[in-house]
Amino acid sequence: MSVDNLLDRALVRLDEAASHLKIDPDVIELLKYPRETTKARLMIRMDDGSRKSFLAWRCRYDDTRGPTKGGIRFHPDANADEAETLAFWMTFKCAVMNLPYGGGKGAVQVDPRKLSKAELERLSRAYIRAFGRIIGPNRDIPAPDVYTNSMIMGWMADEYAHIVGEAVPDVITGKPVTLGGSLGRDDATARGGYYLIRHLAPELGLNGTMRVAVQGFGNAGQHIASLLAADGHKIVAVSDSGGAIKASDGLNLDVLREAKAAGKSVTDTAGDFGHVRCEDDEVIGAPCDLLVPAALEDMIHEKNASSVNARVILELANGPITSEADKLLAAKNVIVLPDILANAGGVTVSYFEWVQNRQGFYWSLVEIHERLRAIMEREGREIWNVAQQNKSTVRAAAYIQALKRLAEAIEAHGTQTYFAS
Ligand SMILES: NC(=O)c1ccc[n+]([C@@H]2O[C@H](COP(=O)([O-])OP(=O)(O)OC[C@H]3O[C@@H](n4cnc5c(N)ncnc54)[C@H](O)[C@@H]3O)[C@@H](O)[C@H]2O)c1
Repeated sequence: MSVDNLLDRALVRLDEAASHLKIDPDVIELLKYPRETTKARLMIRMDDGSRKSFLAWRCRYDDTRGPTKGGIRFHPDANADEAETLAFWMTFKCAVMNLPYGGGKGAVQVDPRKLSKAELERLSRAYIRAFGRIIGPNRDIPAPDVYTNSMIMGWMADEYAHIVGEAVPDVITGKPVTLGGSLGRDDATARGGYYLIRHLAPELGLNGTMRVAVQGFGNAGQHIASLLAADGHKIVAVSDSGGAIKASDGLNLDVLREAKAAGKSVTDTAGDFGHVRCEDDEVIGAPCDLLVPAALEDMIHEKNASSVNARVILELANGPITSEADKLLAAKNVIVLPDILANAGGVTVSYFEWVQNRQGFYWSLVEIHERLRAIMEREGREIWNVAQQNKSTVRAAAYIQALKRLAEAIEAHGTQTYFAS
């Protein structure tokens, strides 16, 4: 087994969870491999008249609990292994939240910042032409992920409608509100994590004003910083792909948001409001109560994990901590609220969007927030209790809880234990 393979490393968590449960070997055999991964080459015409092709994938990992669900990532380093791993995590995330979905994921190997708006639209529509037969409102439902947004989802839903000859808003979530998107989707991922932290604060020992460091200042990172700052907590360090910035008395979020809206890096604010440029890893090692990784995978690893100074880590990014780093953090008694729970607010509000599209009746923002809060608190509390009962990390507890639900669904179809008896 190659250790360089992201999916193999993710599967270690499955084996760990299985060791706490008595489940049929069929369950593990089914969950070890994605159901299907389709690869395509998207051909589009560039603005200068030339043709260019981009590699793209859609993975449906497991659909035992319902249609597969997962975002589409546009990134220059995207690859099949990453898409399959993200789809595996989605399978467990949907089970953690008890949503009636399996897990899927899509990706295009592209740097979208190098495309014009018209080229980006052509690429998004080409993705749906290539994968239109795989996705569907009862089969596989995409959503946004890194470097994709609501406008791209709107183009994709429109292309799908052209292919099937009718509007099918529930084929894709994260659409603009005016095209059937849900209120509250924009900050749903961060808001879910925020409700979780607020609910478990006494157990986590997070009392009073917190000092918070945020790695990645995109959708998830900016929203969590805003939600926590609104409650009086101090954001002391943030980073993006351009570098990192810190201020021990708290960063000025308005200035940071303005810089990002103008297409700049957070580092462009250095020199203003006490903002000081620092090394990327200083965000990981910032003296703080709460560290929020909200960028990409494997950002906290063997080499920087021991520098973590936070009491709690809220994983808004998918897979930001390697399993080696997990062990080092556990030894330091750092509590990690794992991605498949901490960032599940996004898929939960995506689920609300799908439900609203199907029923043709839309909820208010207050209703969305209330439903999200209730689910995050219920599932968060349950996983916290599983961790206490098993004397395990919260991550192990989340995997145990999800695997239990997946196993029940797989066993309901009959397994070796049933057929051989
Ligand atoms: N947006 C959602 O609804 C959602 C839901 C679940 C999980 N996530 C996960 O959250 C993470 C971030 O997603 P997003 O939607 O906020 O993406 P985004 O594209 O809006 O933001 C990503 C941010 O990470 C920064 N970044 C990239 N490389 C970096 C590096 N080396 N160091 C520091 N910062 C770096 C980018 O500059 C950007 O600010 C991803 O792991 C994604 O899978 C997002």
